Amino acid sequence: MLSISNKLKNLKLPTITNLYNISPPILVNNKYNINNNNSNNNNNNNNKDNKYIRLSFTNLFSQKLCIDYKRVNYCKKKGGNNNDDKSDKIEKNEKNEKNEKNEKNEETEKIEIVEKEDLISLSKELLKFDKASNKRKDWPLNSEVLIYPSNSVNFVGATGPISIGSQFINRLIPNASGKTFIGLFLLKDEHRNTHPSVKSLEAVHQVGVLAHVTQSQTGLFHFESTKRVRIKEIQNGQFPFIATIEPLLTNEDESKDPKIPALMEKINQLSLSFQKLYPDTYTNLIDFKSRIQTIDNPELFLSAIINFHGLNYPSKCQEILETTSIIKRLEMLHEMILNEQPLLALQQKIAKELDDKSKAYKNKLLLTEQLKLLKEQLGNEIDEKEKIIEKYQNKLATLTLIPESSKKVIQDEINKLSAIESSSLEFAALKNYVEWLTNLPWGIYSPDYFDLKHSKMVLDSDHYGLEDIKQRILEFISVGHLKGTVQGKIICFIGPPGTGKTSIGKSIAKALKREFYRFSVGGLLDESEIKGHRRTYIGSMPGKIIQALKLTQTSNPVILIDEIDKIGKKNLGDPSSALLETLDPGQNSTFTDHYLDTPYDLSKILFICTANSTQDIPAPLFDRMEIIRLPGYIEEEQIHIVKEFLIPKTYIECGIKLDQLSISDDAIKQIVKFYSREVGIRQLEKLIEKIMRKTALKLVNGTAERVDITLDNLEQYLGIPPYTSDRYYDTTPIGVVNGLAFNKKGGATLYIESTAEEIQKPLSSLSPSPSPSPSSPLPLSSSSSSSTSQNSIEPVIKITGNLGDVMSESTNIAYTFAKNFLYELDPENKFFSSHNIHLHSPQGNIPKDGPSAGVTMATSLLSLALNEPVKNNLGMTGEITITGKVVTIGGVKEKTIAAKRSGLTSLVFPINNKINFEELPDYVKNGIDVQYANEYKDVFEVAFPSKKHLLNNLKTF
Ligand SMILES: Nc1ncnc2c1ncn2[C@@H]1O[C@H](COP(=O)(O)OP(=O)(O)OP(=O)(O)O)[C@@H](O)[C@H]1O
Repeated sequence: MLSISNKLKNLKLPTITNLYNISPPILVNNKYNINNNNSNNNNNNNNKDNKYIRLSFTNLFSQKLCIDYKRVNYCKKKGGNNNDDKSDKIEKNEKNEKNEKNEKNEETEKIEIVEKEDLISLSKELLKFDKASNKRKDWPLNSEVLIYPSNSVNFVGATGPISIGSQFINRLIPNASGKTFIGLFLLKDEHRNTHPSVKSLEAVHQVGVLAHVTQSQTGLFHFESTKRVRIKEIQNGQFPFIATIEPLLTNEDESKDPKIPALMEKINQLSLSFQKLYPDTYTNLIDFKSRIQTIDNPELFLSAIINFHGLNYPSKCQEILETTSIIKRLEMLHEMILNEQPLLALQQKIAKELDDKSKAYKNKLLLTEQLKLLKEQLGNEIDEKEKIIEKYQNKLATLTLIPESSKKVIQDEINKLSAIESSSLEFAALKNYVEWLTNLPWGIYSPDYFDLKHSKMVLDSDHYGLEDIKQRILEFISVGHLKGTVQGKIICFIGPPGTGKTSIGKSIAKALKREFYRFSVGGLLDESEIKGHRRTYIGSMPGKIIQALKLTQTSNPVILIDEIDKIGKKNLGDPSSALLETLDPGQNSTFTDHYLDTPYDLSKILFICTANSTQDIPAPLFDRMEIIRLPGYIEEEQIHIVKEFLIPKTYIECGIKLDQLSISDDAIKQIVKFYSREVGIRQLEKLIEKIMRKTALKLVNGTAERVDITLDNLEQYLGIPPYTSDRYYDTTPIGVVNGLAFNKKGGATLYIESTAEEIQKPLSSLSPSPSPSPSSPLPLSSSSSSSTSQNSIEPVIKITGNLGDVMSESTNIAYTFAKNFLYELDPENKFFSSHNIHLHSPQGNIPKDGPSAGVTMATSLLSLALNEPVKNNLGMTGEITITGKVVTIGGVKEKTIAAKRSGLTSLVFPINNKINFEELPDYVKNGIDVQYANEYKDVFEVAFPSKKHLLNNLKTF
């Protein structure tokens, strides 16, 4: 920035008018002094010679400037001196200045002496100070002011800060009393709020206010509007404009008009009422009662009211400013205030709404803060909740193979978690639900593995025998290999308990290298066990299938469902149809567990079911299954299994070393033969475990270092054998025949025993002819009905042994058939007419039923009638019709195994069961002499070889 001295060096002062436009400027303000060296010759224009006119100014920055007429010296004096009008003082100052310059050459600097002809004209201009207006303290020098374009209207009395740029400051001239003025004029609409420098005075309204400008100690400028003025004439051609102004006339006649105070009062009341009505708007600032109500000058009042209401309508305010009549102006103001009301109301409404919103926002902030505090105090609890949510979010992010719909379900549930109080029951339930959802193996599958060698090795190492079963399984795996999937198949193993159904299922999973899960549906009454409980129930959880998936962490495990034949019938929902829905390949790709409530694809699961018999498997399920039967084991097989599988397995399970225990072959045989009568292995397993436990005790308590189990000491470990033999008789007596039965526990031999009691008074009526015929029905007696007395005319048959309805009917049929058959075989034989008969099947505690004992019962009765025992070691099975036809039966394999176990060597099967027998593995068939019967006479021929010749007497049979 140029120093003052440098500025002054460049100074050109052609006229005082131009003085204002010179740049860089001389700052002139505050005080001026006209000094004439000759005090008697004041301001004489013509006196050019020795007359000095010295102007001395202190500008707004308190810098003192001196201008000497004719010889002009520009001086800068630091610390600015307040000059007064007295010339001697000025001279003194001048002297001081000179002295100081001479002495210090610094403090008072007489910068330069400029002599210019033009400066004469300056003195001329200065003479204009004599003008009347220039003598007015409240009026600018020569009525010239800088025009300050303003964006708002200022009224008389308005005060406030004003921003004055350097281009204005440079041109501000103080008047005779040292006051500096500026003219505030409203910019016309099109120029408002544009750049402050305007190109012509046309940009502003012609009426404005004269404002007195002062500078505060802090350097800020303030204005105070003093008069309404009108622009008269422009004095320069560029911004900032200087113009001469004239005061705006007021209507002097009005000054005493009572309307003025009345109007003022009216406006006061209105303002007060507004202040009350809209307290939010008039929060202010201005103390109305003491500051405004007391103003009696209407001009000042007008300005104060406008300020009070904050009325900022430039055009309307300009109109008021330009209006001559004060009454009119007050009226216009009143109207303007009235027009404010709707606006204020709206404003108030908006303010209230904003306030409400801000309150709500503040409340939210407050609550958030409170929550933060709570979090700090409760610490763990809330952190825990966030941790839980984060855990589930992370878990969900890892489920990349989950279907989108399920993912959305989980995401929604996680979102819900954050909105629920963590201590609530609802939170716990929802958390449990999300836990389930996020812990399922969505889209995770064990890779398919269909290696036949591996499968065979697994099956062989886990199971003895069962060759046909293993073969079926290998075929099944081969199909999987070709198809690439075992999807859509449900295997069902049917067989007596302990025959290895479950363990074969496990081996299949091992062979396919898949996870394995087993559960039983025996006695299951509630479908929710399979399909899950609905989430509305407390403690609800998914069904077994979903539990299996969570546990195995794959979506294609092998799931073994045990005892499907024992599944409960319709109770709570229908468990069997829920099972069907689960297993059915046509439906299970969109299986929806009640608890999960979102579909899960079960189609890749390999389901294996087990049952003891096909009889009770729900038909729709049965239709969809591939049935594989495990009939049970013969003694030899059981011995092998005990030796090669059970003993080594239980050694390990009980922690006994091989050299600490031995079980002799004879002992094993004894165990199989006389300690268990099952066709499975379970009972044998328990017996072996019992031996191991006892051995372990001996080894641990030190009573033995090694145990050898032989026939001699077996009883010490297992007690007395519960069964001596399956057979009650080494040689079957008369009336006793070995039948073959088949139930859920497998096959069994079943004795049919008959005894006779002669009737004391034989009835002649029983003779074959002429009356009655042997086919006439005879009274039948069961154990429950009282037996007919010995004196009864008609013979009776009594049956015992817990026989069911079908078997009782069979007895009746067999009895009728036997009488008729005997009548043709040996008409002389009156046995049936002279004897009451008792037919019994031992093991009365076991209920027995079915038609397949028909031939056995008939044979038993005929043995009695012929007084001939049946062939030794003979067993038979077959339903008999009343005319002697032998009808197909079931369970050939089981019956054969049971027969072998009982040491039977000759068997009779219905002819139609020939194929079943022939299909049996050789180790089962070996040692069995089988005969097939189409009619009863075929059975008779085998059972009574010594009576074979009687068959020639038959006419109808
Ligand atoms: N052929 C076999 N070879 C070796 N061990 C066998 C054989 N068959 C069965 N077992 C064994 O017999 C025991 C009982 O078998 P498992 O539990 O599989 O019978 P199950 O038919 O499923 O019986 P349930 O009908 O009562 O469920 C198991 O320890 C099993 O390993």
